[in-house]
Amino acid sequence: MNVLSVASEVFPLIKTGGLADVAGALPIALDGQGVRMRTLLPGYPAVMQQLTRPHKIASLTSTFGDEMRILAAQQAGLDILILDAPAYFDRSGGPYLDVTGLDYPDNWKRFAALSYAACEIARGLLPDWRPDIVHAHDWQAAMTPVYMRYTGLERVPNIITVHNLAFQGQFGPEIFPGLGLPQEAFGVEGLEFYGHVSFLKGGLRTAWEVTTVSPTYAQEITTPDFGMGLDGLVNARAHQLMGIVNGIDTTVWDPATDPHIAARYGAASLRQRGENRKALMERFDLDDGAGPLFCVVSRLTWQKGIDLIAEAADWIVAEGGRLAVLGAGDAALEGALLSAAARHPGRIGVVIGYNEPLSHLMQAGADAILIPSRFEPCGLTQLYGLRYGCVPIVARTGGLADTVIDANEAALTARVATGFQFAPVTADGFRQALRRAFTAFAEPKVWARLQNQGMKCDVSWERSAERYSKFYSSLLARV
Ligand SMILES: Nc1ncnc2c1ncn2[C@@H]1O[C@H](COP(=O)(O)OP(=O)(O)O[C@H]2O[C@H](CO)[C@@H](O)[C@H](O)[C@H]2O)[C@@H](O)[C@H]1O
Repeated sequence: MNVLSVASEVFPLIKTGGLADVAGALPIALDGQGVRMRTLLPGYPAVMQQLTRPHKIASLTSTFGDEMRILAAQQAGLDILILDAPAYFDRSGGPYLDVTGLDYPDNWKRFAALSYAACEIARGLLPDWRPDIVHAHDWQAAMTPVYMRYTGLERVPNIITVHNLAFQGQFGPEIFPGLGLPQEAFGVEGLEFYGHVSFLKGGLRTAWEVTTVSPTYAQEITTPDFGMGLDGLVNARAHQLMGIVNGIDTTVWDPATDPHIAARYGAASLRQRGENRKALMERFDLDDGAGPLFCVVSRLTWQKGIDLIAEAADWIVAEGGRLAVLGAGDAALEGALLSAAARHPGRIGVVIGYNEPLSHLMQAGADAILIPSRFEPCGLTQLYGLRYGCVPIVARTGGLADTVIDANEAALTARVATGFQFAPVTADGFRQALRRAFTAFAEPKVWARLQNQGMKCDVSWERSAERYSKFYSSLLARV
């Protein structure tokens, strides 16, 4: 079965967040399931520079009249299709933001062009390959099913996966004529959303099926609290909405072979973590001490509950804990964390920025990872934590609720606990979970059991890839 995956970022070529991890790992996991997945992504300069022997296999003109080429390459085990369109992607900033951190004003054009190219590939643009199914990810690829619906390709099965309903790709109605779609596409059955053009809404409305990245988030987004204004539409499609929890690439994230950490280890050699802990403390200028070392690896945003971490910082230090934070994002949250570090030299360290190798050392060296997200479609850092013996302390929401087993009395007795959950997501709730973690940490046997139990969890893609594969087959059976 041939599947075209369409994504705006794919690890290891380009990554700003969890979407890249998923788009990079799923094709490899599906390979053993009889699915040949090719991945279409934009030719950003960072991507173009990494390509070895790309070759042009097709060309097309965007709906805005710009020339584009499709290049093919084999990269990091992935079968990559690049949309080489310098007018949209050859720029010096990131995938979505310019060098000053602002959205590119023509993001709508850039990602409409990506989706349009995907649709044309589904129509047969490539000389010797045509997908049986098209799988689009997030708002940046969400126009793919819209183009397919309104250009006569509605019989080709397509899926949209929502990795985060908060990012919707909304633009003013004035952009509509440039999209090259019939007027009817700007209606309630298509892109129109409160008078604006919403790429994600269009995708949710027109895709054959909608999936998201955990069963709990699939249920949550049917409610106004989590639906981000789209809960009505999500509800209308609830019978077609499925939550499949993400896995992780267990070869990239393997403490036994990880090249980015100071000492490699496994469940039977947890003591080796000490070396990583030491290296991490040095990296963050922290003094050694008996209490737990907590870490945070995250976009620094309201979604991730980073304000709760800043609020808990003084208390964590007072209780004898340490905190190492790696992240970038909201300037006010960065400032709050930096001032907590300034108040507590040697106890709190903050690195502002994006650093993939350091994120591995944090999972390998910290005792616990803090993830107090207000909503979390799946979350990957708790899965890395489980695999690395870095105990996750998480809000009970979305995929966090689905993947961490809370260390309540019953779960501890049954020896199934893997971390700490809390709800509601408030400063008090968070502090109670931290308090329980401090207590457990003070009993090395209890803590080691939590680590071991976490390391035993199957966080690989295997089961979920099988679910996607079966899901694809069920779509083909309907053609
Ligand atoms: N400063 C930094 N330096 C290095 N690495 C950093 C970093 N900040 C973050 N990362 C890495 O980026 C990834 C973030 O993963 P998350 O699951 O938190 O996804 P995110 O919220 O971006 O995406 C959305 O999509 C994913 C995928 O479906 C969902 O899991 C998630 O819930 C949803 O919000 C992880 O690999 C993490 O290690």
